Amino acid sequence: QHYTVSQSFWNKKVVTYDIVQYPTRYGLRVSASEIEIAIHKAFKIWEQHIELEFSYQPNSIEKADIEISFVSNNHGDSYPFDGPGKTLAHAFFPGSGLGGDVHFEEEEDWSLGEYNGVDILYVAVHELGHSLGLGHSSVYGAVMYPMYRGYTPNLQLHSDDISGIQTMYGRKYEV
Ligand SMILES: CC(C)C[C@H](CS(C)(=N)=N)C(=O)N[C@H]1Cc2cn(c3ccccc23)CCCCCCNC1=O
Ligand SMILES: [Zn+2]
Ligand SMILES: [Zn+2]
Repeated sequence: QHYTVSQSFWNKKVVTYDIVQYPTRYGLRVSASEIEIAIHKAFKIWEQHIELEFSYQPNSIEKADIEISFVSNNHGDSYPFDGPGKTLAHAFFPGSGLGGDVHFEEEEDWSLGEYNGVDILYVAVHELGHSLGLGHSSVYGAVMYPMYRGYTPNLQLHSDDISGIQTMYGRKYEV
């Protein structure tokens, strides 16, 4: 076992999410709909292993549990971004307010399903691991490994990621 688990996790059956700020940077290689596809897929990749449900609540009146935004530099939390490369995104462990939220650095060369650029699906799956309460894993093949490993065709969770998430949310039993 090489995964790490934070003290907090979602203590509810359904966790809501919304994309509250899309990138506005000029020359982006991914469209808003590709970003949505990647985000929905990232939730599905985690959802299939646990008894926790995710519900997409676009533009809902009340704040979603997990609010996803593309931001740059100083953006209102104590973790300003560092420009292209280096840190690609960050996310907050489960909780109210900022808890669970995911911030992607707008300045990255976001791509989807390509070897060049930064694959948004890979990064989204890693960040959602944090939003669900997982820390980093020392297993190189794990999604929760601290380094971005590049676009991975047919991206799947490593057994270490699955063990970690199931200690918090229980295993999903297909009927
Ligand atoms: C796992 C990610 C999806 C999310 C994590 C951030 S987090 C908070 N969510 N764990 C991340 O961005 N890790 C850096 C770590 C990192 C690698 N280097 C760095 C150089 C400077 C600063 C950071 C890094 C070496 C150069 C490569 C830089 C590009 C890739 N960056 C990374 O892999
Ligand atoms: Zn932030
Ligand atoms: Zn991380």
